[in-house]
Amino acid sequence: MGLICTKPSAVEDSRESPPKRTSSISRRHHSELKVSRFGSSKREDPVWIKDRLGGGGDVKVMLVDKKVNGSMRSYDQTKSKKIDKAEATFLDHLGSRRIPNATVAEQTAAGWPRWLAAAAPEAINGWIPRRADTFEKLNKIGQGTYSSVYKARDVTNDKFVALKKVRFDNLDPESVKFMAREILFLRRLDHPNIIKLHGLITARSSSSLYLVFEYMEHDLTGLASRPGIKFSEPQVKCYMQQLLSGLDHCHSHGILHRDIKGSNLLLDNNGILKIADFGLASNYDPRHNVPLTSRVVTLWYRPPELLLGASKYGVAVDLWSTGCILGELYSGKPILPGKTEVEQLHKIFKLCGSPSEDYWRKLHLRNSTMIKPPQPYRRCVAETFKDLPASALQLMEILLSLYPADRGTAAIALKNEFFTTKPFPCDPSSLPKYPPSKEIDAKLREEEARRQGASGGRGQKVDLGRRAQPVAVAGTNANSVSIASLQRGQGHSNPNIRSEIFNPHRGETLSGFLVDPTKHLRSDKDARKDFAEQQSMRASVSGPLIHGPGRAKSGKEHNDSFLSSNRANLSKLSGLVMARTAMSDDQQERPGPSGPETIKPVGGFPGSFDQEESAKKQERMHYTQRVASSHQMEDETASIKESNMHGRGPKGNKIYMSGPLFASSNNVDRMLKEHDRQIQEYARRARFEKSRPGTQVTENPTFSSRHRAG
Ligand SMILES: Nc1ncnc2c1ncn2[C@@H]1O[C@H](COP(=O)(O)OP(=O)(O)OP(=O)(O)O)[C@@H](O)[C@H]1O
Repeated sequence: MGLICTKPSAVEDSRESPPKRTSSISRRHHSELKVSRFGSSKREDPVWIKDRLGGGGDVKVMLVDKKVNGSMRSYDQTKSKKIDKAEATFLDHLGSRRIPNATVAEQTAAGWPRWLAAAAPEAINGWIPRRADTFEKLNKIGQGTYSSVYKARDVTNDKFVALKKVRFDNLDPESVKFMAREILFLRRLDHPNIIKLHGLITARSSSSLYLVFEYMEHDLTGLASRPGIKFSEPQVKCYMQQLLSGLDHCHSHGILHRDIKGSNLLLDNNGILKIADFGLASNYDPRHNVPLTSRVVTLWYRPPELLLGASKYGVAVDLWSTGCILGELYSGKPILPGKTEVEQLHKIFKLCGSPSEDYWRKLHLRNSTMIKPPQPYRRCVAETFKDLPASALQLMEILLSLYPADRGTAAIALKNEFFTTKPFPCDPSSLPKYPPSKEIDAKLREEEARRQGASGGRGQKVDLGRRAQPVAVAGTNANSVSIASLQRGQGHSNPNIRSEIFNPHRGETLSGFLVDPTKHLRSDKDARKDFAEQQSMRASVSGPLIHGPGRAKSGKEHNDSFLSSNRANLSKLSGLVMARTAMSDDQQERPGPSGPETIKPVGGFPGSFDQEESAKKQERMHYTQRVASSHQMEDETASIKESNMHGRGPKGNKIYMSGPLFASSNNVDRMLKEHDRQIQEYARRARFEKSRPGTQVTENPTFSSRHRAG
């Protein structure tokens, strides 16, 4: 399933850069591309032209329709209005539209695979695919639920990029369309605090797709989990300001992110934060409050209204997650790490107080009365975070409001005194430079520590899902671990990394890309050396870390080993990512009888927080049923099937991702089968893990992807 490059080299440099100017085409120099005749035998068929702007480096690709008196139809990204409209149309009518054959022909002529042109032409409108052999694929830097992310070098300009290989089923147009939403959202957004999509790698005969992004050295999860790193107050403000600016841009463009969490907040070495991963994003129009799925946002960052099944929501969901990030940046650990949806709600109500009667009514949460906490909780955000600076606490109180409307907007939050009082947010460029750190590094550290525990200190168990403890990882750097293992050519804890680099015959992942393993090693090592040198040079520049106050721990929290034993863990590490689903749009399109209003709670579900423990047990018992019913709900809305994820949380405790609190009725047989398949898959993985010397069964078995795509 490698990437086969079929386009002539003339296309290579006519990539994605939109021209800065929009002067008349006739004044510019343009040349016809050889690619123009692909898939077309007729002279009058449209042809692609490459338009060089004023002899400069900027290149624009257009389609010339010779049939219409030689007029030009521009596929220029800068004409955003036109494209926005097309994108909006696309998103509004997913699946309900026939793509004109001419469009498919044009796009396949430009080098796109037919499955993509036929299912999601707007996503690739005006772009030409990049060729795989113009990239040198380096190491794996991220593993998402729906993707693998690699560092690579763009050989055309000698820059590092991140290649995100997205998982979907190219034979299923719905799956392709759903995947393409991420591309459309990314193309619509243009802001310094939002990750930039530079292009796409695929080819006409390819069945896979890579998204080409600017390369970011860190994600917030990876960075915060590095032993010894603590953020200063101006630094926290700097990150928060950037996060809110990026969010404000999304929201003002009618896009909800719906998966704000540390591992989706990327940082470069200049301290710039960019919001990434728009795979769960959705269109949002405050004037037409169409129903959306509540099954979004990673559990720990999910607002109460979503946990309670709200289907009409807006920007406030992202603001709640932002409030969680704020607390986490100060306290160095997730502030609401629930293991189940019930526990998550319980934690929220314990911290933010139980909602008034008014709450359920206002949010139209009719069914939720069954899970109202029996005794009222008092809001205790201020007490819990009493060590936080007053302005931080005040912003947190707002962002963690139970009433979505009280959270305000990102624009309002940016004017909060948190940002306007001293110490002010620092300039990103003044932030310390850190060695590359990713969430995946943290996972590697955990694995390495676990291995060391297994081989050396017997009984020194390192729990899965924990961020590495300094004692457990002394002297261990995930990157150095990788390199050492690679140099030995053996025993790397992450089989993907090893095989990506050393197994050029593994066509699936490497085919089409330039490969030079020795170079990879050298360049990684050199990068580290460079970094060390930079660090010693920068020592006086980076300044001391002024540590923000730690979070005060109540006695209760001390008893809560889950909370007290962990360092920063901003992550989806426990498989807590809500499944991606096209349901939002399905619901938007079809709010009919199977919509959220009619979704019924599954029988036997807990009705009281007092029964939390038994609730968990019951939830386990009802797991199969709920998997079934949640799947059914999506089936009913003709959506992409979700992955059901089991995982292990901190301390190795199993996480039950069992679908929403409210689910619809069953289609049990089929779903039981799927469940069986998942169990078998888990057992298979467990056997595999066990068979590897010195390993425990640790990884989260993430069973399926969108549409079980390969
Ligand atoms: N542009 C980038 N530069 C560097 N690293 C990146 C980049 N994009 C993604 N990554 C890394 O890859 C990880 C996974 O990427 P991403 O979140 O986009 O994938 P996903 O499959 O959508 O994940 P999720 O399971 O959160 O939905 C990120 O947490 C990050 O560490």
